Amino acid sequence: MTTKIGVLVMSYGTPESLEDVEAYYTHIRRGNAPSAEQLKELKDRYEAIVGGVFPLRENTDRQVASLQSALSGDELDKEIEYVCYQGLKHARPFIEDGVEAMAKDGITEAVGIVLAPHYSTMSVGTYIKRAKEKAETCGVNINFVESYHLHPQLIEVLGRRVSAKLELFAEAGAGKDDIRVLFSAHSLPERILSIGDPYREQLLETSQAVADKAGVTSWQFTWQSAGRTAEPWLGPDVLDTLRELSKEQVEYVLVAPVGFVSDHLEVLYDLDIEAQAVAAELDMRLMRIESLNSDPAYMAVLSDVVRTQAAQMKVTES
Ligand SMILES: CC1=C(CCC(=O)O)c2cc3nc(cc4[nH]c(cc5[nH]c(cc1n2)c(C)c5CCC(=O)O)c(CCC(=O)O)c4C)C(CCC(=O)O)=C3C
Ligand SMILES: [Fe+2]
Repeated sequence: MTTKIGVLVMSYGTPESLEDVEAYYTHIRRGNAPSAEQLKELKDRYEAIVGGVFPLRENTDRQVASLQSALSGDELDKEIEYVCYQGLKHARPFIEDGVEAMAKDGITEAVGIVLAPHYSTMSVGTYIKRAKEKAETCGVNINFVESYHLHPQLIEVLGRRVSAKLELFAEAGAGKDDIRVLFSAHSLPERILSIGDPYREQLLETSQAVADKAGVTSWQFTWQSAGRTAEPWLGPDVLDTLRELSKEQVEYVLVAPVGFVSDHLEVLYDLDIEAQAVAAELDMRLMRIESLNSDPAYMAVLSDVVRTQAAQMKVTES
């Protein structure tokens, strides 16, 4: 007898095409269309990183397919059949579409997980809220993985990626003390701190653990990709951090964007184009660690936390 468990794999979502950027941006802005100027600015950034398929779409598709394989591969787990569904925050298939597809397939028990390791009420919290609300109306019992920011295999794979780039710097002649490692993540409005949100703390915990794993002593945490709104966002921003480090005569900088798991705008544009340009201006060498994308080590992290979550549910055999 096998029990079917749905796995709602949630991610931010990206436009399907350049024409789709306006609708996507409007969705992010909760239905308020961007100004012509804002739209052009975002389109220009996408144009700089897109060669055909939008990278995040390709990466999310691959991650969901790879997680499906990872969850199907285990002979020991034959009494549970996991079926993955994609649910995106700001693009099709939306979170609600994923839940509906599960229900249509007759699934009544599900686990939800976000392709972002750190919990914030403003990020993962809103994915969960939407999935839960839809699941209630569809008769699907769904439980969520809220965060996995200290999973040993996650720390291990990120540590390896940091070490790999540090070796490249060493080959280029950098001494260990000449290199600064910058851990980074998407900024959020400062007000999250006053409501006891765990986001910042979890990011610092990941950073410390990865630094320890890679034997890095000279590191700091910095934010990136802050929204362009009137309210204050968490800082310092990575571009300001680079300028500060330049004043300290730091020549080699390795950015580890541990808040992200895929190549997308914040990595391919905000770091690889924008931050690289600032580093060049300051005559600094900037590298970043490679994104996890569908690395089997990351898939092992996801399948482990999904299985653990499923085991905690009272599953009724079908
Ligand atoms: C915490 C967080 C994550 C990480 C966790 C997670 O992954 O969930 C994340 C990821 C992403 N953010 C992305 C894209 C965008 N985010 C924007 C705007 C915003 N992000 C916010 C938060 C986050 N965002 C917030 C509070 C806003 C302000 C508007 C609002 O209050 O909601 C805007 C508008 C323009 C701009 O401000 O730049 C864009 C285009 C993409 C896709 C990139 C691609 O398509 O390649 C990804 C993976
Ligand atoms: Fe965002």
